[in-house]
Amino acid sequence: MSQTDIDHIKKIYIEADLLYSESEVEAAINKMAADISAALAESDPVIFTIMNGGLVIGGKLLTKLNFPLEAGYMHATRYRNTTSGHDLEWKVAPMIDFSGRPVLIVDDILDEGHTLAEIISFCHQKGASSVQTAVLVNKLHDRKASEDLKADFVGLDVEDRYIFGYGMDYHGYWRNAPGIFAVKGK
Ligand SMILES: O=P(O)(O)OC[C@H]1O[C@H](OP(=O)(O)OP(=O)(O)O)[C@H](O)[C@@H]1O
Ligand SMILES: Nc1nc2[nH]cnc2c(=O)[nH]1
Repeated sequence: MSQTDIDHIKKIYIEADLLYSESEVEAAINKMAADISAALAESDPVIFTIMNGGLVIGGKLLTKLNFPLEAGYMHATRYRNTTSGHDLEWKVAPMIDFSGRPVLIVDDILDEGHTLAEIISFCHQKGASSVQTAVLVNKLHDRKASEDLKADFVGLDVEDRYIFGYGMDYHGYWRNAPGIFAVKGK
């Protein structure tokens, strides 16, 4: 990246609005972990993180789930480091056989939900006994892929703006931002 581009990336962070501080996000993750544990501790689930955005929430959740489970990942992308969605592109299919077992999908954000809807349907097709979903943030608007599309476990609701931090990127950057931020003017 050129210096001008890096300067733009730095400016995005400096000018962004902080929606949730690190401590607020961590409290929400603790609550998600408690709810997931109460629901899944006895069911020998397979937990798949959706890369890349799920990287932070997947890792943060896993060590708080103190029961037997297998963990893996799938990589699918719809935004491809841009700020608008396209068709879902599969990059890496899951490597753990989950047929006959409960599956929990973990992702950073439920926006329009095309990504989660496609992954849920893929897991059912491959024989999961049940499919549940956990997202760090749910974006509030009326453009969901279907009216009844909701995640089973949600950390925080966010307004209808372009969000980054805690795994969520702005043009590939700031997945490492320690809080949940909205891009100025977007
Ligand atoms: O609800 P939707 O409108 O389908 O959008 C949500 C998806 O978008 C992001 O992934 P992205 O395609 O940007 O890839 P990434 O995980 O590599 O950032 C995010 O991680 C979700 O998977
Ligand atoms: N980083 C990021 N990824 C998304 N994917 C779908 N919506 C968003 C968003 O608001 N931010």
